[in-house]
Amino acid sequence: DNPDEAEGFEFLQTYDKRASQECYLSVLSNWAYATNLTEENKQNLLERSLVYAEFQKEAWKNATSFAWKQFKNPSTRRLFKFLSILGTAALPTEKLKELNEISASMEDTYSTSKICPYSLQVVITDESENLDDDKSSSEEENCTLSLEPDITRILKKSQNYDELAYVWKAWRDSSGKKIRKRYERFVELSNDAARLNGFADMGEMWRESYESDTFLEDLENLWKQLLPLYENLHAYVRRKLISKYGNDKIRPDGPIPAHLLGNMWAQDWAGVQEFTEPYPGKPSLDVTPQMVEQNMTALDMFNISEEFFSSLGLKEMPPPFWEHSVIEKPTDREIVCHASAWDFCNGKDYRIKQCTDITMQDLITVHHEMGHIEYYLQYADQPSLFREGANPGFHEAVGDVLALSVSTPKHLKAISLLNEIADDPEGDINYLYSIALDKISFLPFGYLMDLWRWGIFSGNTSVEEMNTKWWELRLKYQGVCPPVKRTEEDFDPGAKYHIPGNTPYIRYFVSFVIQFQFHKALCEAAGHEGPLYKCDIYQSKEAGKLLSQVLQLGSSKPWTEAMKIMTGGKTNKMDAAPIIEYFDPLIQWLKEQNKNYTLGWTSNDPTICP
Ligand SMILES: C[C@H](NC(=O)O)C(=O)O
Ligand SMILES: [Zn+2]
Repeated sequence: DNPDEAEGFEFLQTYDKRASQECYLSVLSNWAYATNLTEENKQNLLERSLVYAEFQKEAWKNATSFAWKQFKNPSTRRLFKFLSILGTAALPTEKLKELNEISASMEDTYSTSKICPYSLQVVITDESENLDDDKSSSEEENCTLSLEPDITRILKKSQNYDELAYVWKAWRDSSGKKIRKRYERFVELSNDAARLNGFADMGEMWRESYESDTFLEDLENLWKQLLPLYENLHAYVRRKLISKYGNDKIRPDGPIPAHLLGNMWAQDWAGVQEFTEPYPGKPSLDVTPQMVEQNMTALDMFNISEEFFSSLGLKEMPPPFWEHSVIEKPTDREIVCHASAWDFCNGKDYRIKQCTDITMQDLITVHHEMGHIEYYLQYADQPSLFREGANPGFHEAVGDVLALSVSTPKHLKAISLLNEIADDPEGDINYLYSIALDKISFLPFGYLMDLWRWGIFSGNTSVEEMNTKWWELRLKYQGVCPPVKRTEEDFDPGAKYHIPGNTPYIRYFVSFVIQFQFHKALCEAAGHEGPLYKCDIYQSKEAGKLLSQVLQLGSSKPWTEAMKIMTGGKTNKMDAAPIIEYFDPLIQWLKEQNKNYTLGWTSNDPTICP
C-alpha cells in the first residue's frame, strides 16, 4: 500500500475538521452581510474571506504535495481531486481583496436598487414646464419601489404597455447600468484566478462541476429537442398578446416585447396566465387569492412545504432553521432579497433567506429553497468536500420536483388551496399551460445566461459589445426584444441577480430538464399510473426512499452514477424525453392552434423591438 496514501488519508481527517470550522465562520459573516447590508458587515465579510482564503491556500499546498493520482482508494482520490482546485483563493492577496470588494459592492447595488413610481414619472413630465425643482427633491423621497415585492407585483399586475416599459427601463437604469464598469474589472480578475487554477478562463472552471467533456454538445442537443416546445408556446402567447396590446406593438412573425410577459427578465410567463389561458372561465389555478383570503403567513407557507418533505419520510427542518431563518423582508434594514438556502457547515445550522410574498409563485419558491436544505441534511454525514450536489443542476432540481406534485390541482384541493377543479380535458390543458408558462418559457433564458457569460469569460464577446451580444442571444433563443432602445451605455445582464451575485446559471437549465427525469422516476416508485402530469407523490415513502438514496451521495460519486440510481439504471445522462412526455398533450394542442400561423421570429435589430 502506498505509505503516502495512509498519510494522505490522515491529512484529510485533520483537514475536514478545520474546513468545517473555517467554513462556518465564513458563511456566518456572509449571512450577516446578506441579511443586513451595512458597511461594517461588508468589512467583516471581506476580512473573514481573506482568512478563509489563507486556510484554503494552506490546505491546497499540503494536498498537492501528495502523489494523490496514484492513490488506490477512489474516494480518497476524489477528495484530493476536489482539493487540488483552489479557486479564487489562488489570487495574490491584493487582487483577491479587489475581487471580493467588487463582488460585495455589486451585490449591494443590485439589492438596494430603487425606482420611482410611474405616476410620479408622468406627473413630472407633465409639469416639467413650470420647472418646479422642489418636485425633484420630493421625487427622491417617493422613489422607494424595490424589486421585491413592489416591482415584481407591478410586472405581474399592470397591463399598461407604457407603465410596464417605464418600470422595465427604470429597473435596468438603477441596477445593471450602475455596475457595468465594475463587472468588466470583475471579469478580468476572475479570469486571472481561473488561469492560476490551470483553466483557460472562468467559464471553463465553472463547467468543471459537470465532469463531462461532452457537456456543451449535450446542452445544444437538449436545446434542439426542446426548441419545438418553446416555439409553439411562443407563437401562441404572441398571438394572445397581439390581441391584447394590438398588432402595432407586436409583429405576428416578430419577437415579443420583453416587458409584456409578467416578469422582469421574461424568464417565467406565469404573469400572463389570466388573459392568455386556452379555456377561459374555468376555475382559476392560481391559488394566490385563496392564500390571501386565508390570511396565510410566510410561516404557514414554510410549514406547508416542510409537511410535504416529511410526508415522503425525508428529514424535517432542524430547530436552528426555524430560529435563524429570515423569511420576511425586514422593514428596518436593507438585505439581499433574492431567495437563497444556506448550509453553515456544522451539521446543525441551516437557514433560508427569503422576502416571502403571499403568492403562489412564492409558495413554489419556498419549496425550491427547502429542497436545497433537504439536500444539505441528506448529505450532512459526507466529508465536507462531498457536501455538494452531484452536480449544481441536481441541487436546483430537488425542491422543484416536489413542487411539480404540489402544483397539481388535486393536491392544491387536498390542502384546501383550491375550492374546485376542472377535472376534464380542457381543465387539464389549462393546467399543463400554467406549468409550461413556468417551465417551457424558462428554457431559452436558462440556456442563454451562461452562453453569454461563457462568451465574456472566453473573450469571444469583447467588452465593447457586451450589451449588444446579450440582446442578440435574447433574440435568437428567447424571441424577445427590448421595448426601449439599448446601447453600450446600458448593461442589461447586470439587471439579473445572478450576474452581480456571480451565481452560475446553466444549473437551472440542467435542473429544468432533469427535474422531469426525477419526477418520472419518483412517480414510478410511488406506483403512479396514468399521465405523468397528473402524478402527485405526496406521502409516498417509496419515492422518498429513492430520492434520499440519491441525495445522501452528495458529490461523492460522479452525477452520472447518481442519475443511474435515480432512474433505476435506465440512463446516466440528461434526457429530454420525460419533459417532452409530461407536456405532450399541451404541445399537440398548441400545434393544432398554431397550424395556420408562423412559428419563430425575425428582427433586423436585436436592440429595439421592430
Ligand atoms: C431560476 C432561478 N432560481 C433561483 O435563483 O433560485 C432564478 O430565480 O432566476
Ligand atoms: Zn436554487
